[in-house]
Amino acid sequence: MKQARSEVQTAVKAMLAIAVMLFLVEVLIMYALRYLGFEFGTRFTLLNGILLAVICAPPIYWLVLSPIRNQYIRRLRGEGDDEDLSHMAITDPLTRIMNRRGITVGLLDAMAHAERYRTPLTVAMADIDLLKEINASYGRGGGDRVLKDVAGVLADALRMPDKVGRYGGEEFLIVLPHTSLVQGKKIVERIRNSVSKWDFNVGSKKIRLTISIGVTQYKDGEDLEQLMSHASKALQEAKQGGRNKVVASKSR
Ligand SMILES: Nc1nc2c(ncn2[C@@H]2O[C@H](COP(=O)(O)OP(=O)(O)OP(=O)(O)O)[C@@H](O)[C@H]2O)c(=O)[nH]1
Repeated sequence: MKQARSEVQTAVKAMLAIAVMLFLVEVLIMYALRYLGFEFGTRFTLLNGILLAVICAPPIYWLVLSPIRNQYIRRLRGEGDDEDLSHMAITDPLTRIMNRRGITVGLLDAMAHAERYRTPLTVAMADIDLLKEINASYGRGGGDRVLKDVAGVLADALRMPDKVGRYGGEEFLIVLPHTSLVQGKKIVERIRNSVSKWDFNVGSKKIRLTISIGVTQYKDGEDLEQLMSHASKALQEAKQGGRNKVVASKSR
């Protein structure tokens, strides 16, 4: 209660200060205009000025000052910093999706869940085809733009609780909980197909590109390294098979 009252007092004081400042600015403008030869009644103008200052002060306070003040208070209290930092620690700065650390934690969670509740889990490794050539043709900036947009297409194509993260330079890891290999293959095939039909902007040009995907299903008792190695092998097969392909790891 006491805190709410002091908040109201602060707001009223700030609004009064804004109103006074606005009024002073208006008076200055009025004298400047008069100096330039414009003529108007002083009393009428002063009344208008007060009215305008009183009307404008509350929105200026609520829209501009109050958010800045709240943010300042949050920073002072150290609130939000931890959240921001932990978010930054698991986010890839280029693509804004999870980085390797973030998606690995997500995958470990999904593995634990699958093992505990005996639900299927499918994992896919997607890799942009011939990114080196895109870099060579359009510069590293062009390659970066493509990476960012591919990440966007992948993220848009997935639904909760699926996850995607940038696992390496041009590699993306896709985690599909509650999904069998047969279902997972269909999902990643749909993703591969939509990437291949997407027009990617590079500078003023639009280009087409493809991705290759290796997909595998988690088996109880498997560790992260084993699971990732199956996904990587399947991806290598997709590359060797001519790229723009989905290859599922052989039944194990
Ligand atoms: N622009 C950009 N390029 C990257 C980034 N990370 C990795 N690369 C590039 O990705 C390319 C990967 O080259 P390769 O492994 O030969 O693969 P590729 O050219 O995509 O060919 P395949 O994977 O065999 O289809 C290299 O040229 C890297 O420099 C990045 O963050 N930005």
